[in-house]
Amino acid sequence: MGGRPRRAGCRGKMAVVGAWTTLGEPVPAPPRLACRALELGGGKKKRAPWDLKGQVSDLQAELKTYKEEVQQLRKGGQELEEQRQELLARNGDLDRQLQAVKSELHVSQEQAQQRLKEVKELSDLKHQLKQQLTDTTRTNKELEGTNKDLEMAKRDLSALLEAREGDLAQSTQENRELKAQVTTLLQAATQREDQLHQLEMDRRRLHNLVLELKGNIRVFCRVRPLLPSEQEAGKGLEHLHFPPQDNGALVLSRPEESHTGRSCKGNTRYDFSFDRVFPPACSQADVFEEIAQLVQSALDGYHVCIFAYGQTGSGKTYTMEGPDNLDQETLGMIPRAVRQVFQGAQELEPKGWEYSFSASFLEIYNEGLRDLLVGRSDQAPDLEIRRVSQASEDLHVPNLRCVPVASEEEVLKLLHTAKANRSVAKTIQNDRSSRSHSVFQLCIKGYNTDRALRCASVLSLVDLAGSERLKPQSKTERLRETQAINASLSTLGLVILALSKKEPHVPYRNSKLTHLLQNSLGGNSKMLMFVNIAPLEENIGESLNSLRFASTVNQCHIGTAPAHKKGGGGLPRTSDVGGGGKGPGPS
Ligand SMILES: Nc1ncnc2c1ncn2[C@@H]1O[C@H](COP(=O)(O)OP(=O)(O)OP(=O)(O)O)[C@@H](O)[C@H]1O
Repeated sequence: MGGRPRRAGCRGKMAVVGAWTTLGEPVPAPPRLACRALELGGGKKKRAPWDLKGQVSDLQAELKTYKEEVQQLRKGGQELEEQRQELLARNGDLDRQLQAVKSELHVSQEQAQQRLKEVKELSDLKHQLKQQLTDTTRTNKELEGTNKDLEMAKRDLSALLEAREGDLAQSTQENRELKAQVTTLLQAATQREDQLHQLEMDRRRLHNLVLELKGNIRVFCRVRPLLPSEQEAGKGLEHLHFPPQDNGALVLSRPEESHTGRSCKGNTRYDFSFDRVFPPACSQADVFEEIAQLVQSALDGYHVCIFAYGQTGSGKTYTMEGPDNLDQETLGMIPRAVRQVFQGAQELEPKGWEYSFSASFLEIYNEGLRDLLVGRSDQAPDLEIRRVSQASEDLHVPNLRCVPVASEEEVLKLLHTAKANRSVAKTIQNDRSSRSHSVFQLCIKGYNTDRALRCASVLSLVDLAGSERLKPQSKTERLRETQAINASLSTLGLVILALSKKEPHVPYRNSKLTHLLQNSLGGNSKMLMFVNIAPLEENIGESLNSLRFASTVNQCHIGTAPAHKKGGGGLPRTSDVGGGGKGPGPS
């Protein structure tokens, strides 16, 4: 009863015990006794039902076997427990090992991560370096190319340098030769300059000599043409004759009436001779041609005075300034002279001369001086003529506007201003301009610093007041004006006469005009008088009057007078040339 299932259970347990652990280690073998007991029980003969004693003895034997078996099993269980404990301990070890391995693995993983990161970085770096290497290689290649080019260029340059060095050596040699030539040329140039300077000084001297031979005072007669209005009125020029063979002769013929005035006794002939006579057809250019030499003298350092003398309406202003509607053809003597002065100064520049100029323009009316370069002011006091200093004979007009000028245009502007100021006066005071002298003065200063020379002169261009005689019916104001004009004109004549006779006393101070021009008259100064003649027969009386005055002047000969000393001022270490100082030529 119940024996078989127990055996089966024993076999089942043994099967379990005989299995391998998960770790693969062998499990100890189960106890063998129990199985033997079973075999015994199975091998015995079945007892008769009555053999109770035998049956009990079998059962006891079987129990004993079972007990032994249990004993054995217990022992085996213990061993198994021990094994289990052992295995658990081993398992713990293994767990720990596993943990350790795991943590090692984790560390390794982290390290691996780190390594991977580093590998990545290194890979990037490698990539960059590779790129750099590529770039560098490319640059290198380029540089190599450039290097080759440079090498070639260097070779070329070396060749060029060699060639240049050769050239340089040759140039240096040539340079030395050229330097020697330059030195020779410079010496020659200096000699030439000296010669040129000498020639210039000779030219000045000879020019002056020529003018002196012509006479330091000369008279030109100019007869103006008939004005359109006069032509319309049928006026003629029959009483005027210009002998073709003599360009300095003028003949006037006047019908002489009998003392009763009823019959004509015939023509009276008046012969005049001047340095030049300009018939009506002569142009401004023709006239200027004759005075150009005088203007050159002014640049050479000689005072030059050019006067226009004649009755009102005879063409004085036209001759000196030109008509109101001025053009290149009709430019008068003043603008032409100014142009020549500036051109002449420029031409003298290469010869070492530098010039400076200043201009003034005044009018003398009723023996009073008025500046034509400033607007009219009735309150303005008349200008006075004064000595520059006690020690000097030189005169000047304090407060007179003396404008530094550097070009022809600047002077023309001044002439324009003067003209405008004169016309204002003309309107305020009926035709005052005809009854006043206008004096344009250009002060010329020349310096030749290389040769320590200087020259200074004044070019005076004077439009004199109308020279007509006093009419018996003249009113007080006109009477005063005419007296003042006549007095100054006759003083001019007397001064010229006194100078020609070399009289010790020259009455400069008898009129404002001669007083003002004192420095520019006499000595080496050059004087030219235009006697302007109106062509009408009705003017013959005034014309004769003017021509006689001019003839007297023309007969005067003013030679080289002892030079009047120039006053102080100027350049201290320079010498004067020209008429303002010790005569022509360098001192
Ligand atoms: N050579 C000439 N050719 C053409 N016209 C002339 C000439 N000379 C003078 N005239 C003219 O004659 C007129 C009078 O001349 P201008 O005014 O020059 O005389 P003036 O002697 O200066 O007179 P005033 O004493 O009144 O100033 C003007 O109309 C002028 O243009």
